[in-house]
Amino acid sequence: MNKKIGIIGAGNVGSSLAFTLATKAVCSHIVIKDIRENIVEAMCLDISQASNSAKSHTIVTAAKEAKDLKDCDVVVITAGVPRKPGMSRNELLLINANIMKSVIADIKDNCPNTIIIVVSNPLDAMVYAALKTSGFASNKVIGMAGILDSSRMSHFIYEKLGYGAGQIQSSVMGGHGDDMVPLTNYSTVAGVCIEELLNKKDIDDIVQKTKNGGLQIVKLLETGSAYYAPAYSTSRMIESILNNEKKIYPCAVLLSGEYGYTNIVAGVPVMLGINGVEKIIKLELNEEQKNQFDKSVLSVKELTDVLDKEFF
Ligand SMILES: NC(=O)C1=CN([C@@H]2O[C@H](COP(=O)(O)OP(=O)(O)OC[C@H]3O[C@@H](n4cnc5c(N)ncnc54)[C@H](O)[C@@H]3O)[C@@H](O)[C@H]2O)C=CC1
Ligand SMILES: O=C([O-])CC(=O)C(=O)O
Repeated sequence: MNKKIGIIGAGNVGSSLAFTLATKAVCSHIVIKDIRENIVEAMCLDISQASNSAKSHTIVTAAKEAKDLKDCDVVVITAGVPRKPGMSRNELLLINANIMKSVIADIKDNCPNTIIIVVSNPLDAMVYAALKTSGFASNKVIGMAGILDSSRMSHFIYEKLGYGAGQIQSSVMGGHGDDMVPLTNYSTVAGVCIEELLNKKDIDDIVQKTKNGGLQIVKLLETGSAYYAPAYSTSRMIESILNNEKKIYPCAVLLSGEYGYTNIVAGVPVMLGINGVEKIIKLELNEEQKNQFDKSVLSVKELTDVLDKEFF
């Protein structure tokens, strides 16, 4: 497909994403930008060679300067610091907001019509920072987290059941933090709700494991955070956008009245097509889920209030 993807930040997530997109031949050109120029050069060679091995037409090049981002259809921002054991994602707020500011300036100058996918943490606040500093329309700035959190939930459902791999559909809403809202009544195995297959204790355990999914990997890795599932989840968002698939995924977007909130970024199910976010889907939440969603939104708002006061 004759499309160009920019990836800013060639660390663990950025490189895994470039590898996935190139070997799946999702686009014709991937351009990668990072402040670590030698790393980017090595990565471009390595992934280009993998692309040839996969008989993919995707070419992968290093952005020597910001203008190499020109004509990108989608730019993914993974630039930023990951947390280490003992840290919460929120502690990355100001350091990553500063990185976001410089990256957005490059995007605005060189591909002002692109769609931005934000991956850097704390995710919802970084989407807000990208929106405010770019001035882009809200359909064009989208955060990746809900697909990842849902994939984690599916994995933990499989662990409990011991069957159904590949047939599990999970749904997680809210901010990408400790207060995220796994929706057990919207989670199914081959169409059967997990509430019919598992007892309450097992379901509560799945919910807790999902919320801690990122932390579990941070503790084991010791040097950074997860990257294969984050990269793969991002690739699915890109495919839906480039191919105009109109698939529905939970993504972090700016709300304008949906779910009762305005000027707040939170994870909700959205339809992704050639225009980015083409529709926000309204799910019926029960009282408890509404309360949990409100709490999660409040946690995001605490961070964006800091950005509003100290950053913009
Ligand atoms: N939304 C989500 O679900 C997830 C978010 N993350 C977040 O994504 C970010 C990246 O994670 P990793 O790739 O594991 O980190 P990493 O440390 O491996 O890579 C980050 C890269 O950003 C680069 N960078 C820093 N400042 C830059 C700038 N101004 N311009 C271009 N590149 C710059 C660094 O040189 C480094 O190569 C972190 O903030 C992490 O917390 C990670 C996993 C999941
Ligand atoms: O846990 C982290 O810091 C990285 C992340 O957001 C995730 O893997 O969910």
